[in-house]
Amino acid sequence: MLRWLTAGESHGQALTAIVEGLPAGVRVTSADIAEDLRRRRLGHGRGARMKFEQDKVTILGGVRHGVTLGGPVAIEIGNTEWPKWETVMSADPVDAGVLAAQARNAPLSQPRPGHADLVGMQKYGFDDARPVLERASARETAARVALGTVAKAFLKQALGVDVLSHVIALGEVQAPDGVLPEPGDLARVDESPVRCFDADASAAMVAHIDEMKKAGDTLGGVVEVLAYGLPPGLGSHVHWDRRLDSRLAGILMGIQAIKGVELGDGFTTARRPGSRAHDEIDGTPEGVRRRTNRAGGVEGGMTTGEVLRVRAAMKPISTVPRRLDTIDVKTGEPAKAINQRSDVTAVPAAGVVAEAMAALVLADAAVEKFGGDSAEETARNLRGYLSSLTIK
Ligand SMILES: Cc1cc2nc3c(=O)[nH]c(=O)nc-3n(C[C@H](O)[C@H](O)[C@H](O)COP(=O)(O)O)c2cc1C
Ligand SMILES: C=C(O[C@@H]1CC(C(=O)O)=C[C@@H](OP(=O)(O)O)[C@H]1O)C(=O)O
Repeated sequence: MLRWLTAGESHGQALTAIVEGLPAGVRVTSADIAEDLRRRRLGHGRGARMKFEQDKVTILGGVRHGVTLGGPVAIEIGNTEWPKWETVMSADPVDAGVLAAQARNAPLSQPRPGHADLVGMQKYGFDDARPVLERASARETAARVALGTVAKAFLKQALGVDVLSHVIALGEVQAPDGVLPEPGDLARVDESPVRCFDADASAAMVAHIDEMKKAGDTLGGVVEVLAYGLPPGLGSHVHWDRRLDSRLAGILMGIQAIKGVELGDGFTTARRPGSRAHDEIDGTPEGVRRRTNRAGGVEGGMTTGEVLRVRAAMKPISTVPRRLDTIDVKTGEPAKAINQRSDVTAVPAAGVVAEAMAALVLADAAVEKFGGDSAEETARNLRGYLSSLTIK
């Protein structure tokens, strides 16, 4: 079983991430993690902070000379903006006079619609949104992406599995359906300013973002995660919480601003008759094959061996420059939500986060099915399983 945790605040000293349960022998370096973090920072429509916030990666434990040791892997991502926030976000008590002199520390009493601010203040008993928003912020996804790098390295090395993502809708611009990037296409996806594989759709998405930026508005969209090379049988039909689809949906919904998840053709399948909804089966000289992959590579909560396709829908960025209506909780009077800076959209970054989250679930399911204290042992167990399949 894999376990993972993150800690840290958006403007705190650092984010910390730990993953426990991965085998020894997985090759991963801080440069690999830094590269995925770089991918997460990019994307047309990202705000000012992504231009100056660098992610300072340190692997604190679990890896020696670029290889995992089998114990918990601990990763720190330093916030380079920390010096400006050292007083406001200090873990230790700060003199009230010193705090009062900090403009950044002024209580945020006007909760921003679409954020955790209002309900978080109610639930935790704060009259300031700062203690809520610092942890609710998607800055935390940097820590998740770092964990995903380790999971992806394990999946690639032990199972030959590639996990990637791309943007299929940004606001009202939709990429053409059906053309899927393959592992070799990832560099091309990443080259698109919106991580969209289709060049025309990519250009239209960029224009749409520019238009919304001018209008002082924000956008959401849809990302798709693909995993190539999965064996049949990860996950299980026997209990709801062992189903791979349930685990994928849960982890993707756990990303800030994700409001919908679908496996394969998902919601479209619901509108089709059964004769056009499922994947018919053929016997071929190479073995059993499904004619289509409408299910997105999961049937009965288990991987089928087809390409895994899972989509996540992101709501538009909540901090809308046009400033949405709210109230001041101190006075109860109407107010406008603050907007100092914000992303116009972060859908391309959300794809990188979704890829990392899906990789953690797949790595967990792989460890559960194949075990192994070393990546080599996992690979050997996979080979034994594949060669012993009675239906190939
Ligand atoms: C990668 C990423 C970047 C984000 N950047 C911003 C941002 O700059 N401004 C903003 O208001 N929301 C941003 N969000 C979304 C908020 O974090 C999210 O709307 C908020 O936490 C509430 O969403 P929830 O209701 O799903 O928790 C971002 C989300 C992600 C995944
Ligand atoms: C810092 C990141 O994203 C942040 C996520 C975020 C939010 O509300 O979720 C709001 C913005 O932060 P700030 O309010 O400080 O400008 C984004 O920049 C990041 O992704 O690394």
